Order: sequence, then C-alpha cells, then structure tokens
Amino acid sequence: MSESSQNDDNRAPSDADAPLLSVENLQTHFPGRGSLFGGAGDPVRAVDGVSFDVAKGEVFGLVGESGSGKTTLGRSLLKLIQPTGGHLHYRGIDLMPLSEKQMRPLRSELGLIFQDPNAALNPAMTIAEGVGHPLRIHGLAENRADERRQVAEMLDRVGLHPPGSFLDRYPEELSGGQKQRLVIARALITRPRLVIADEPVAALDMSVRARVLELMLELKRELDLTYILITHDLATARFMCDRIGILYLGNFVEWGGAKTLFDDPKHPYTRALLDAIPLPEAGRRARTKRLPRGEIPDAARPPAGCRFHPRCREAFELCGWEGRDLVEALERRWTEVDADTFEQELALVGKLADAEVGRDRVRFPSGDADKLAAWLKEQGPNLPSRVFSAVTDVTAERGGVTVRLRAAPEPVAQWGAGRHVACHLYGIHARADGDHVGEPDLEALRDYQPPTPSWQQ
Ligand SMILES: Nc1ncnc2c1ncn2[C@@H]1O[C@H](COP(=O)(O)OP(=O)(O)OP(=O)(O)O)[C@@H](O)[C@H]1O
Repeated sequence: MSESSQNDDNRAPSDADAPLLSVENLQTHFPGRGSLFGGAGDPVRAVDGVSFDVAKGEVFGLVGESGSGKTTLGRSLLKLIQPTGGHLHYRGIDLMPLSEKQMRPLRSELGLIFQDPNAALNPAMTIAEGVGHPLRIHGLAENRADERRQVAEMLDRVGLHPPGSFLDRYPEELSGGQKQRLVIARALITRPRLVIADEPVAALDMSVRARVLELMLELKRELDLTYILITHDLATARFMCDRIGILYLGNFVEWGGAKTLFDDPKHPYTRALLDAIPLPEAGRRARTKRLPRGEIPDAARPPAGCRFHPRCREAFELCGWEGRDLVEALERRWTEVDADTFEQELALVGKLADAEVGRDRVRFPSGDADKLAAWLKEQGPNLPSRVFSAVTDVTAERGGVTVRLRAAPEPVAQWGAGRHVACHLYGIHARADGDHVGEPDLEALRDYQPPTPSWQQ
C-alpha cells in the first residue's frame, strides 16, 4: 500500500488542527509486588496522571532518570501496555476502550524504535525477512518481490548502501550503528505516522550516536513523521526535541518548549538535571552542588505531597514531609556528626528501627521522654533536611515522644512563563486525585504565600 493510500483511509474524523496524540491524566499502575508474608502490596504507580498533547510533525521528548516511568509511558501510549486510567486519543480516536483486535488496523501507523538492536531483530531471519516482517503482518506487500523492493527502498533511506547487498545477510554480520539503522528501517517500513523511539542511541558508541540522531531527523522530514523520543540524556533531548516533558516518579514535573526549559528551567528537578550536564556554552557551570540527592524512590510508595521533596534543595514546609523523612534526616545527621555525638544521640533517641513511623507522625520509644522531646525541638531545625519545618507538635508521653507532621498536597501543574510546572514554589495548587497525599487542609493553605525560590532571591 502506498503512503497516500494509507492516508486516504476513513477510520477517524480527523480535525487538521487537532493534536495527533492527546493524553489526559493517564495512569498505568501495576499490581503490587506483595511481600514474603503474602498480601498484594501497594500498586506500582509507574505512570500516574500524565497529561500532554503531541502535534503532528513535532518531536516530543520524555526525559527522566531510570525508574521515572519513561518506558511504561511510551508503551502505554501505544497500548502495548493497557493504561489503568485516564484518556488517550490518537487522531481523535479514543484508544482506551479498544481491544487489541480493534487496535490492529492502527498498528501500522504506530511505530516503535527499540533501544537494543539485538532484542529488536530476530537473528534467525535475514535482513529482508526481518525488516519486511511488519509488511507481512499488516498485509502491506503484494508479494515477496514487492516486499523485498520495499525493504531495499527503506534500507537505502536509512543509509545502508547498496541495499541489495544487505538483503540476504543476517543482522549479526552488521556493526552496532548499522544494526540500529536496521531497527529504524523495521520500525518505519509500514510508514507509521507516530513513532516512539525508546532510547534509540543509548546502546551505541558515542561516535555514531549523532549520525543516527541526524538520520532520524532526516527521515522525519522525508516521511512526515511525528516522534516521541524517550531518553535519560538531556543532551540528546536538546538536539532532537521541539518540546520536552520532565518525568519524575510517573508524572511530569515540568513540560514545555525545549528551548524554554533549557534556557530557563523552573522546577528544582529540571534545574538539577540541567546542572548535571556539562555544556560548552559560557555562563553555564559544568557541575554544581544542586544535583538531586539520593536515588529515585520506589514507585509503589511515592513520597507524599510533591514526590520530589525528599531530594529537593528548595523544599519547604508544605512540600509533603512525612514520618519516614524525619527518620532519614536523623540517619543522615548521624553519618555526618563525630563518633561521640553519635553515641550520645543514639542513647537518647534510641535505634531508629524501633521508632513507629507513620505518614503523619513518628513515635520514638524512650525512657526519658522529656529530655528527648527537648532535644528534638532544639536539634530538629538543624537536621539536614527541611522536615522539621512541617512538624506541628512534639509531645512527651509516658514511654516515648510523638512527633506530628502536617499533611501537604501534591502539586498540580500550572501554566506560567511558557511551560507547565508542578511545584508549590509557584503557588499552592493541589492535585485533586492525589490520593496518596494524606488529607491536607486545603482551606488553610488557600492564602499561603510560598517562599521565594532561592535562585530568585
Ligand atoms: N511490569 C511491571 N510490573 C511492575 N512494576 C513495573 C513493571 N514495569 C515497570 N515497573 C516499575 O515501574 C516503574 C517505572 O519503570 P520504567 O521502566 O517505565 O521506567 P524508566 O524510566 O523507563 O526506567 P529505565 O530507563 O530504567 O527503563 C519502576 O518502578 C519499575 O520498577
């Protein structure tokens, strides 16, 4: 089938101005992993409320650390994984209720470029068979000769010259860069409109990465493609993307034009990621101390409030501090103080494993509750995080001390300065469906003035 005849179908009442892909509050939760002792465990919120549109012809980047949900989101957009909630429209077609059988006519329009060529290419098939396979699946070749002709044409487009010399060879005979060109040829052979490229150059040597990315941009222009590019690498995103979404624990913290985000990032996480890449331009420091602390948390137990708050250097009292943050802050303090101080404080606070840790409180068992409460009040503000700013109450009782923390809302994205940003530093806007946040007193927060972010002072 020619490209024009594919475009002539009448499957959807497509409005020329409508986005090619429209994503609203998309969620993909996996069943909980359970524990050794049984029980289902909390669901893994791999994708948790993502919203964005992709216009025809654009390159939209999904950027984030390992575990942020990029791959799950990419696969959910193609319904290779069934999202568990939200809305997903492609060319105006509501994809959410479609069964795999109903999706089949659309599959040839939706391409996927994999990261690992070895996983994407069947080593037992010749290049003609492997790259031509999708044509057979979708009935897009008239006969074998037509299939070989189409494969040869696509090999030519992806720079494997002369194409005839590749047809009857096997993928393993090719170099890494050539194999990735094959993967691209296979993804584009059905002439898709929307292509999701999942870390398309991450497995390649530095020396060939730029050439493969340039090829992808060239093919985009020639074949009228729209890309969603998944990458953990901001330099790749900067080179390729028109717009970028910064993903953190299943949701965007900031998204908008690539230039806007690179030139003037607003979210502390975006700023930290950008500070981590060495850039040649004058005025941008190669590495600073603003890198996020620690690792991305478990998506089955996302932090309350803003999910980034435990790692955020700008976090303040309304960012969602909870009991485990207080315990972690004490742990960190004890790695920083001298041995004598550690021994004294351990004797007073007791082993942290003995503390009863809840979302909105921590109870420390203690034989001298008054002394411990006084120490906590005095040292709390000096802990190596802002957790104590959220403490509402330190109560000495018989046998222990209870520290209570105020619940705070999960931020919802706001529009400002040419991008969406989900951060309380820009005003308190709570996500209505953030059901893991506890029960913040939204009424009390209505007139709250957040502090000025440190970089604006
Ligand atoms: N099938 C699954 N069942 C349960 N949890 C899953 C499943 N697939 C992914 N996850 C979890 O979902 C979260 C997001 O994973 P995902 O692979 O989408 O992130 P990613 O940003 O693509 O990371 P990476 O770059 O390492 O691939 C992780 O916590 C991961 O462990």
